[in-house]
Amino acid sequence: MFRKTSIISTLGPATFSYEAISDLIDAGVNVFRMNMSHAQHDKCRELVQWIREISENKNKHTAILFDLQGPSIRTGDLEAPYELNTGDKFEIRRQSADATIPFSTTVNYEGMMDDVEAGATLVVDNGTMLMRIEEKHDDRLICEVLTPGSIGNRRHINLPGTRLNLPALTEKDHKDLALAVECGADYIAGSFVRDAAHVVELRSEMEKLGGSADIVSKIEDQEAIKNIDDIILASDIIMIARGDLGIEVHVEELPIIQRRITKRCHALGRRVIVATHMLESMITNPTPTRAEVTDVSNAVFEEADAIMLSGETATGDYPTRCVETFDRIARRIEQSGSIGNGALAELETDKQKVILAATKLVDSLPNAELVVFTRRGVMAVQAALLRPNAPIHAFAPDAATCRRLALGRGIEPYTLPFSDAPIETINSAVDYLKENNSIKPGTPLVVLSDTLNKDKKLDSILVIYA
Ligand SMILES: Nc1ncnc2c1ncn2[C@@H]1O[C@H](COP(=O)(O)OP(=O)(O)O)[C@@H](O)[C@H]1O
Ligand SMILES: C=C(OP(=O)(O)O)C(=O)O
Repeated sequence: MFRKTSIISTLGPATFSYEAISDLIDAGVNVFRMNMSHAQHDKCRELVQWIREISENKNKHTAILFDLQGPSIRTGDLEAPYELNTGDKFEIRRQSADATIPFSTTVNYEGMMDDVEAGATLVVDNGTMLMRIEEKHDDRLICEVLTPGSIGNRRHINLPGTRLNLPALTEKDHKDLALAVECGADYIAGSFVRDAAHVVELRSEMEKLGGSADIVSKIEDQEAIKNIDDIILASDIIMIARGDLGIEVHVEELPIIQRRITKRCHALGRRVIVATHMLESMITNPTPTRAEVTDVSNAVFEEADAIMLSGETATGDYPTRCVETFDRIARRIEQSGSIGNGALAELETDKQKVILAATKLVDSLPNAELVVFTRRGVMAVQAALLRPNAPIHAFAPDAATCRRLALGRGIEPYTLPFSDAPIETINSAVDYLKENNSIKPGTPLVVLSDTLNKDKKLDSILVIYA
């Protein structure tokens, strides 16, 4: 049986090769993430071409997620990392200003000096360092280092509780969005999404450029949590971006927030990703800590659609082992049962209720599996959101739809041309599954389809035996 939980892997210098990408796909990656805070455009173009080529050769539907930087503050590039000690002075300056002290870096947000006050605490690099602003000038801030650490390129700065006057989509985001559309991104993520309007703007800008990716909203601060239902409804997928979220809220709230958001996603019918620090120690170690294994297990138990690797595969020493570790934990936990959030789904349409009936039927027949025919992917995603125990084999006529199903719990996507005679399509699908050893002969199959009548779509449920 295939793994239900999808695996997302961030690409970075540790995995910028044809072989590394091929190994990651073999180990089980379903979606590759380009973090646009770091990625160069030409590099992205090359990586996308490699991913498409390798996936096609392996007959896999590996998808690509472009993660926009959004309204966040990042330090500039340095020739070499600074090693900072407690009490050192650190300067953060506008691009146009010259350094006035030895430890100095630029910042991507010119308005930062206007938004902050002296005395405020800065959290640098997802919480690895703290600094206090001592002096505020028009073009620079002088900070005192409160906790020692190393600072490299494009480190993230958080100002918990401070609202930045950055737009939802920055100039950089617009350029990166155009690249994402040019590259045929399957998913596009907005960072620091604060309200539904942000999601609507991102989707409409993407559509103006001709894109049709699924929109992922990254939940990273208190304001997003306040507006969570509206954001979920405006999005296709939610990412619980725990790196920033864990700084913007008290860290002990994080597990509660994670559980609440996954439940709301299940209730409102949207997919959900749990991200960041899942196997952080494996950046330098070949095995995970027990706490990390338990954290990954928890996300799988909570029925996340996907779990994500960031630094672990972007800069870590053991990228493939991290994916193998995710794979092993996910498969084991999926066998042992899960939270049962499918029951929370709030269903409104007749179509949703037909899908519910099919998921109940398939789980009531011993060893049965679900086969879904889906043109845009909606039917398969909705079936997955009801979290049946049975695996979902989803057939779609085009590869782009299959890639948008790569991120969905319990879905295995396949391309198949749909014939005018629906029964022929069903027979070809079953033959394909048997030939590929995806199902055993005789397996009961619950077939969910809307292809039964050419002129008029009819939602139907059939039971057949492979
Ligand atoms: N495309 C890239 N080019 C260079 N370095 C990258 C790239 N993507 C990621 N990285 C590196 O991997 C680290 C971890 O990735 P990620 O967690 O996505 O970034 P961050 O925590 O900075 O948002 C980054 O801090 C950066 O140093
Ligand atoms: C996924 C996250 O975003 P980024 O890596 O862009 O900081 C996060 O903050 O958890």
